Amino acid sequence: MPCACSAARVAEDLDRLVSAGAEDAERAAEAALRPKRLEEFVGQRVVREQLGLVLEAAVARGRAPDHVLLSGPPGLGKTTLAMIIAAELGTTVRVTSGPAIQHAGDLAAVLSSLEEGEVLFLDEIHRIARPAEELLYVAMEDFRVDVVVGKGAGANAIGLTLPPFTVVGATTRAGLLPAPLRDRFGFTGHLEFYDDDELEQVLTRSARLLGLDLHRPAAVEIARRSRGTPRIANRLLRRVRDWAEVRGDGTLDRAAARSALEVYEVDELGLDRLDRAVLQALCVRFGGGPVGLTTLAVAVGEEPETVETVAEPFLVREGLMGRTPRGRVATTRTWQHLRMRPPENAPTLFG
Ligand SMILES: Nc1ncnc2c1ncn2[C@@H]1O[C@H](COP(=O)(O)OP(=O)(O)OP(=O)(O)O)[C@@H](O)[C@H]1O
Repeated sequence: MPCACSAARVAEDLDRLVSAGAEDAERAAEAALRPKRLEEFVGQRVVREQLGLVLEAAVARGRAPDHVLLSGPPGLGKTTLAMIIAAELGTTVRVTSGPAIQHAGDLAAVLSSLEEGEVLFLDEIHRIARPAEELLYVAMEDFRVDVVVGKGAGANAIGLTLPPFTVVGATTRAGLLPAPLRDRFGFTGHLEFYDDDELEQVLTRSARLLGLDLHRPAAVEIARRSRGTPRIANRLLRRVRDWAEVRGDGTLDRAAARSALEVYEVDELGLDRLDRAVLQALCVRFGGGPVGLTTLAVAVGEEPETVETVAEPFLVREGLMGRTPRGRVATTRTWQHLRMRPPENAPTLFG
């Protein structure tokens, strides 16, 4: 049959395919660098120690541990920890995510196929559809799931007993989880941004795995500009390697790192395009605020959730944005960073 698609549509589809391919490649590169055991996991001392105890106790008892909830901004290691939990328990992991579970039946199918002691990793758990959420409460608490057989008036709910298993939930927005769901996790770990020394360790480890001779000053430079995030550190390492191989002589030194980061528009603080767009909008369009999240997100052409979970946590931590009851505001540091003078009536919040 002839294709009725317009050229623009074909181009759009191609774009999507190409970016999906690029995303797959990034994901594969990421997976190759994941620490496999808790002792290889850099930083997060408190969570590592607490989780280590939970797992060790479960192994000693020969029982599945309590369900684990991991929260924190993207790229800090929630998925990595879920894989590590399964490895430390000597079991396998099933991976799914909130957006993939739109109906209770989707979750029932996953739950009823779990084997004894398995880990069920539920990424973006805050996005599970409501009816599935209730099924999850019961499954987590009583290891039971009701499966509906048949349709309409003849439909029957059959209760299935599940073998013990462990849910590892990950969320960038713990505050959105309803209390009954949150309460069913016996252990909750909040992942914090990494400091520069920890990111340097991540980079040194990644360079070793990739067979790269990363000079220490280059590692320091990349670490400093990685937004406290291992995923970004590893990504920047790959971009610096590209630069060194294509534009340089292959040496991964500080000069190569600085040149590459300039090409990729990563500034001295590690802010990326979205961070800068948010700060620009806050100061230029809204005079330093206060401005509501949704208005700010519309101004930068992003979803409010993206601005709130991806850009804001780091900007707030760096004192580049303040969150007040009346909205987001610029700080003295924001104006300094943008090399702008605040208007007379701008709110005075010190970053
Ligand atoms: N503590 C760590 N030590 C070493 N590498 C780490 C650490 N945490 C994360 N990484 C690296 O960062 C990458 C991203 O981590 P991961 O996918 O676990 O983040 P995430 O929190 O699940 O992100 P998202 O919320 O976007 O799914 C991984 O490939 C891993 O190699």
